[in-house]
Amino acid sequence: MMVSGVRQNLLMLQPALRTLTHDYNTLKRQVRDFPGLLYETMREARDEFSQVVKHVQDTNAELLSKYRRELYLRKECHNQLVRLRGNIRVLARVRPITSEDGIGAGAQNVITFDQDDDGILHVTHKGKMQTFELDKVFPPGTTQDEVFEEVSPLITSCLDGYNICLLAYGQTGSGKTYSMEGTVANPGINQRALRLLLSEVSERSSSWEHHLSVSMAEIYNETLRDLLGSDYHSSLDIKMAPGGAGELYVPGLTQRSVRNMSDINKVLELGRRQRATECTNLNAHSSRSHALLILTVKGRETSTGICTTGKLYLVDLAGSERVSRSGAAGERLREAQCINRSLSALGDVFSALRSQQAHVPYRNSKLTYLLQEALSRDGKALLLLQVSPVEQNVNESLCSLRFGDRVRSVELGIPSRKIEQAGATVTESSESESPSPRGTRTTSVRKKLPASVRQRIGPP
Ligand SMILES: Nc1ncnc2c1ncn2[C@@H]1O[C@H](COP(=O)(O)OP(=O)(O)OP(=O)(O)O)[C@@H](O)[C@H]1O
Repeated sequence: MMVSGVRQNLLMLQPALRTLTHDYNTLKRQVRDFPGLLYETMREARDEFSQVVKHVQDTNAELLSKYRRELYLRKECHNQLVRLRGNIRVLARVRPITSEDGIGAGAQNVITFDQDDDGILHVTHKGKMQTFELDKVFPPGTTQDEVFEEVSPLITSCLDGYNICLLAYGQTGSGKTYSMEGTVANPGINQRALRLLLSEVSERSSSWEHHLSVSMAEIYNETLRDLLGSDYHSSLDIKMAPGGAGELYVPGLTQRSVRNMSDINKVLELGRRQRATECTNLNAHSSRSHALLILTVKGRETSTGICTTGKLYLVDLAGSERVSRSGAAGERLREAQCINRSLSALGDVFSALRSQQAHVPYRNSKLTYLLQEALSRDGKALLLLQVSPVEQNVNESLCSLRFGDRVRSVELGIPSRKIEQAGATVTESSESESPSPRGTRTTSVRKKLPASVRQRIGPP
């Protein structure tokens, strides 16, 4: 009885055992096949993922290229607008950190740039980032060559009879003199401009005769002095030229003809030496005075007899730091006040032009009075903001950039050049200028009137 019970149980357990064995074998197979399956699934997932990433990358690249194209078009449109407005451009050059900035926290960099837009500059101050938009920004690694390339079209336009000024603006030590004068091994805008003009003059010599002359002057404590003459100490005046054409001139300011590089180097060296001999501390003196290199280009087209006169003012301005920061007193305070006066007069001229006021206060300082022709409707101006990259100068850098922002919104109007035709002086608007500087133009002539009158009657 007992044995038959056990047999019965065994018979009942057999199917369960078979099921278990079958399950075990299935699991064993699955375990064996699992790595392969896992590998296959992972490969498929990876392929799918790669496809998605590639798709995103392609879309990104397309968007980036569209974005760059738009950026380029926007810049082109802006340049077009600037040309139509009458050409006032604001560039910024950020100098590298130097040993004079100190080490450690003192030399902390606060300026960053936009990889895709060379007109954007960011300043980080007290944890906040401020963005400025300019016509062009030169980061610290920019060479003298690259800076000059950007400004050279403006410089050559004085051969066509335009009055132009290029002003280097910024606090003491921000690199104004480096950009304008440069070093012997690596000259700045001044020497390069003269060299370029000479080579352009020689290129155009088959149809034009040009005469290039150079003056060097400085404005110190509202006194204008000649740097190339024999009497540095006499103060020069700015006067209206006889003839009622509204032109300004400086009686007694030496003009030296230059025909080649040797002449240029001699003149620049003479001006530098004159300045150095007349002051005990050239660096301190140069920070507090405006240095001007003035080029006058007279041209005559041999076939038509048309004459042009263009003037180029290259100005290394005095340091723009505020009086409060300089901690000045006595003579230093007077100097600082004079600098502030002329720089704020410059700001006032730009704001009067911006708000299209009938009266532009050119006469409030020697500097603005002298630059009147280049800063008026007939002229072209370029402001080169020099910016220090370090935290300790951030307030001055912000002031300079805000000044540049205000200047950038100025509309000078459409520039015109002065030409003489059949004995009469006329102005020719660049509205009708062909893209090539040497191309033929349709002349829209109007009688030469004093700048103030032309301003009131509006653009030609
Ligand atoms: N782009 C640059 N690359 C290398 N060094 C530079 C650059 N810009 C300025 N420096 C250096 O920084 C220092 C100050 O420059 P710089 O004398 O030109 O300033 P500044 O604005 O003319 O000052 P100041 O108003 O006192 O005349 C100099 O030693 C100069 O060589």
